[in-house]
This record gives sequence, C-alpha cells and structure tokens, in this order.
Amino acid sequence: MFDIQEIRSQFSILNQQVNGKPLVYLDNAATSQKPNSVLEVWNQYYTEFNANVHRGIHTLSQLATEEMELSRRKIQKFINAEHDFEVIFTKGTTEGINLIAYILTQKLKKDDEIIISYLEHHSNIVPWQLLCERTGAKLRVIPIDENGVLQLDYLDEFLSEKTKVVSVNQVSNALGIVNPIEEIIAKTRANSDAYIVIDGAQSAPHFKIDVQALDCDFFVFSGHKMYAPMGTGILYGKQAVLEDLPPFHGGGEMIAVCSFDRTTYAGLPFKYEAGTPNVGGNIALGAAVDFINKVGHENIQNHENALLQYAQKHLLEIEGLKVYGENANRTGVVSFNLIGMGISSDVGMILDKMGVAVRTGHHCTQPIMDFFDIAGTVRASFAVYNTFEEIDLLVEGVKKAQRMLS
Ligand SMILES: Cc1ncc(COP(=O)(O)O)c(CNc2co[nH]c2=O)c1O
Repeated sequence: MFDIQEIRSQFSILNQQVNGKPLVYLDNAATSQKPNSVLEVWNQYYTEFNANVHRGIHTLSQLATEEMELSRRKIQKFINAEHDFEVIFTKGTTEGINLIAYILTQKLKKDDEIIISYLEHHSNIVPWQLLCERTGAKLRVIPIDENGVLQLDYLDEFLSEKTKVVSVNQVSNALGIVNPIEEIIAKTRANSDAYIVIDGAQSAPHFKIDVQALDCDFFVFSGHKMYAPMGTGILYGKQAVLEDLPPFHGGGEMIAVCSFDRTTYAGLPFKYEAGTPNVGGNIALGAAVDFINKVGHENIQNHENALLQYAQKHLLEIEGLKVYGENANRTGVVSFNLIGMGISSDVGMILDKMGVAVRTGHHCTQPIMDFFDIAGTVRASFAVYNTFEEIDLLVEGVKKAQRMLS
C-alpha cells in the first residue's frame, strides 16, 4: 500500500513555508531530502557510539565498525553485488569516477580509446579527459538525436581493440533520459575488452540495481540523491577487476604492512578506503537503503512515473513551452524552457518566490546545452514524496512566469 501522506510525514523539512508559500521541493536530481529514520541513525551514531573504525579495541569503536560493515552488506544486497568487499564507500559519484579513471592510468597507452556519451554529467567527462592527458588516449563521444536519444550506431562504429573504457550514465540528470545500458554493455563485451563503467547517480534513487545482471565492471552512485546524507556514495567494482588494479589514495586503513623499504596493501574494500571514513554518513546510507526497500522500488517507480507523465502533460498545455526529450524513455526529470521568454533562471526565480524549488542552468551538462543551442533549462526532478498537487503548483507557477516574462 502506497500512502503518500505517511511517506511525507517522514520528511519534516517538507512542512515549511518558503517566501510565505508551502515548500514544493522539485530539485531531487541535485539532492533529495532525508527521512527522519536516516537522520535518527545519523544522530544516534554521534550521540551514542561515535568512534573511529576497524582498529579500535574499545567497545564504541567495535560498535561503530559493526554498524558500518552492516551498512556495507545492506548496500551489497541493494545492488546485488556478489561480495560486500566489492562495495567501496566514497563521498559521491564524482569521487567514484575519478578513482576509477586514476587507477586505470597504467592500463592505457597512447591512441587507446575511451567512449562516453553526449548525455554525460561533467563528472563523467572531465576525469576521462584527464586520463587522456595522462596517457595519450583519445575520447570518443556517442552523439544524441534531436530527442536526446543516444545514437548507438556510433557505438558499433567506435568499438574496437583500441577501446579500453566505456563509461555512460544509466539516466541523464539533465533530461531524465533512460539509456539502454544493457545493450551498450552487450555490444561492448562482444566487440572489445574494455572496462565498463556505469554512472548510476540518477538511477540508483529510482531503479532496482543489479550489478551482476548488468555485468558492468564498475557502478557508481551518490548517497545524497537517494535519501542519505551529503558526502556519501558507493563505488561497486568487480572483485577480479579491483584486485588487479593499484590503490587510489595512500594512507591509513589501506596498508597491510608499511615500511620505508616497501609497503603492501590491504585487501578489498580497504585498499580503496584510505583514511578515516565518513562513518556516520555511511551508516546512515544503510538506513536510506532500508527506507527505499520499505517503500518498495515498484511503488517508487510507479509513483514517480505517474508524476512525470502528469507534469509533462500539463506543462505541454502551456503554449510556447518546450520539453527536451519529450518523446524519449525518461524517469525522474522534466526539463523545459519557455521559448523566447527570458532565460531559465528567470523562470526559476519566479517559481522560487512561489515556494517552488527547481534547478535552472546547464546542470553540469554543457555539451547537451550546446547541442540544443541553449544556455540552460528549467529542470523539475521528482522523488517519492512529491505529489500531484505540487505539480499543479509548478504548472501554475510556470504560467505566472510566462505572464510576467511576456
Ligand atoms: C548523472 C550524474 N553523474 C554524476 C553526478 C555527480 O554527483 P556528485 O558527485 O554527488 O555531485 C551527478 C550530480 N548531478 C547533479 C548535482 O546537482 N544537480 C545535478 O543534476 C549526476 O547527476
């Protein structure tokens, strides 16, 4: 049973007014709000068993270690990883992708190729550009069509023995487009020995993830977009792949034996978890997984897809409004502009005065904006706690913005 009011009651932050109006929070692709259960776990850690982990002999340290490793096992099951040690705690998707690009340096050489797509977030573009600078490898970009859909014929053309990395997102943060990653992975496996990286920042909050079924080498996502605190994220890596690659950061936790003559490294996951981790955040990420599992992926997807369809239907009734990727398979996001009426931030500021929080601008996807020859879009993005009444307020606000900007 999906009870939207019961769900909303778990998010105290939603019960406030902004500029004298009820808050309508529609910027979930940037970060989601956190349920009381997640905040309570966070608070409990810091008030009852705050301690550093893994090497302490005292009770609080052992309790903190047990709770963080329990969270790791919850996340293992959440993404259906074969082993909990394939789950690496990071501070988010950006760190995860940079970690992968860094540890692959020694695997690439001049004229090798890295394939990404036009739909990528800057966090899945720049780390690969830096890797190309370090190694002399070349970047190849899968283009999109006028509806924002990847043109996979180019992937067929690009794939070769030179292809060493294929890194794409499962869902575009700017447009909400769901990419056919199963097809991309199958083509890549059949035509290259490339490492396959999936950016799941915008899919993990919405979809059931199964990394074994996907057969990707890496899967990265951010906790703060799926009801967990800021500064949390996960990098999944296949055991055989991670054990073959060098560490990322050096320091405490990640060594087996350290001497001035030679240092050996800890096994997984600790080889990739140098330094003191975000213990409270990592434990709270496990509580966020519990929240998602309790609501249920099917309920989440059904509700968010209904919101998306409702929003698109009523936004498109506004004359002069364009939705980007209108006819594509999308989730969680509607990205639009009032054509010929100011810039996206003008609309965003008017909506804010009405209590409606959306994201405007390029969304760290400037290549997509360049493709559509626009500076940015107005992006409304949904979470499980949003309502149809909130969509009505969004549409009313866009109509008001249109009147004001005419
Ligand atoms: C697809 C995608 N990849 C990577 C990132 C980076 O994640 P981070 O390391 O947690 O910042 C984001 C963040 N996307 C957005 C952040 O703010 N608005 C957004 O659309 C994203 O949407």
